[in-house]
Amino acid sequence: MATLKLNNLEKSFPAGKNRHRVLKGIDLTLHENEFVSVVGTSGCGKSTLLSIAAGLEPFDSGDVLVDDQPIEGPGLDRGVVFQSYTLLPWLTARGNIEFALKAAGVPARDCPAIAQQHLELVKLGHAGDRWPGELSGGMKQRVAIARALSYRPKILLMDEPFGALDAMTRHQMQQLLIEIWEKHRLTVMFVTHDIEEAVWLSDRIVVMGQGNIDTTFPVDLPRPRNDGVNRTARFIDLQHEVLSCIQQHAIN
Ligand SMILES: Nc1ncnc2c1ncn2[C@@H]1O[C@H](COP(=O)(O)OP(=O)(O)OP(=O)(O)O)[C@@H](O)[C@H]1O
Repeated sequence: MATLKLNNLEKSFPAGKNRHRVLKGIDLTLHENEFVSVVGTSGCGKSTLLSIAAGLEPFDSGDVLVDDQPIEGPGLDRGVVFQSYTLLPWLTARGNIEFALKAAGVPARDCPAIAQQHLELVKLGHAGDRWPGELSGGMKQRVAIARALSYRPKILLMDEPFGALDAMTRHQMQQLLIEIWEKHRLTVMFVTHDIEEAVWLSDRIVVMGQGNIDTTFPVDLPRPRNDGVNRTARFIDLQHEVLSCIQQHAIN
């Protein structure tokens, strides 16, 4: 288990002769085994924040700390899953996972067994020899999750991972993610546009304004969250509270 701390994080991009300040002193701590969703209007800086936490994007000032140690680029302590399927098309499902494991320095002889174990974790133990082109969107995303988890990161960073999936597949993927999160005691940062998904999955929901954190909503719903929980008054109230907070920024 690990904590992820973002302290006074500043990020700007060049914009003509000036700079566009995209993150304005973000302070956010994800505690061990906490599931935190980040929501907000389009362009508010969610993906930039996640990419910085992943070590994929440089930042201007502030700190990004995993277990109080500053990060130096991408690391094996953090797994990343994006919306678009990032599988290498010339490798099978198993080959994609083995590729990541080898890149992480895992001895080649250990890779097939670890890959198979993680394919089974995402319920694709039977599909390891299939090529990405032969997999459905949900299956591709399950391989991407298996790959991100294969080198045993303590933190999982997910940027709209289910955004391209149909409603039924999306729901199945949410269930699977929660199962994995509970089993592996991961700390999760989850960027989404889907407020119901955020309430369903999270311990906390962080609503971003333009480059800042507006409000944090603790999700005080009991776990495990069964199918009926999304019809409870508290679930529906939370959805409305988060939505109206986001909408303030869409209007202003
Ligand atoms: N490489 C870049 N160069 C310049 N500007 C960028 C770059 N990446 C992002 N931006 C700008 O930074 C701002 C935040 O972008 P970001 O993708 O983080 O927002 P977001 O909240 O994830 O949006 P969405 O919900 O639409 O994915 C936007 O104004 C965007 O145009």
